[in-house]
Amino acid sequence: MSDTPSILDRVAQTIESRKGADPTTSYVAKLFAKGDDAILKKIGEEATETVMAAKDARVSGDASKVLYECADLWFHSLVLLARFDLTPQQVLDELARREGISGIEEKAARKPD
Ligand SMILES: N=c1c2ncn([C@@H]3O[C@H](COP(=O)(O)OP(=O)(O)OP(=O)(O)O)[C@@H](O)[C@H]3O)c2ncn1[C@@H]1O[C@H](COP(=O)(O)O)[C@@H](O)[C@H]1O
Repeated sequence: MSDTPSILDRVAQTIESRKGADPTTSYVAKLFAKGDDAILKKIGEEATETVMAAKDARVSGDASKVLYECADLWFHSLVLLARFDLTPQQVLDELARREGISGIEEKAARKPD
């Protein structure tokens, strides 16, 4: 594994540094200052915008807006992770843990509630 921080790590570090920063000069500090509901609202908005971009791309054949909207969604997800003192590496570790486990098999092996 590389010792160079990935863009996810670097943005997460910047987000962390915005906790308690001046909301008039930092978008992330402004989101933190507004509170949890503002962060959750942005996640919902960006998820919806991603869905709409994908629907448009099916018609237009231009998927560039899907990229931009996914970047917005990932960025706001990083803000949410930071809110709970979680890191992108923890999400990557969870994906690594799941690697090779078929979703179909995993679901079938679940114990009934
Ligand atoms: N990656 C991003 C990033 N992506 C999107 N955004 C902002 O997210 C906001 C929401 O996007 P929208 O398109 O929904 O804009 P909007 O409809 O005007 O949204 P609202 O103002 O209503 O929330 C916009 O202000 C974008 O500029 C981001 N703001 C910051 N970052 C990263 O976070 C770092 C810290 O940012 P600051 O805290 O502002 O210094 C930056 O250096 C970047 O690395």
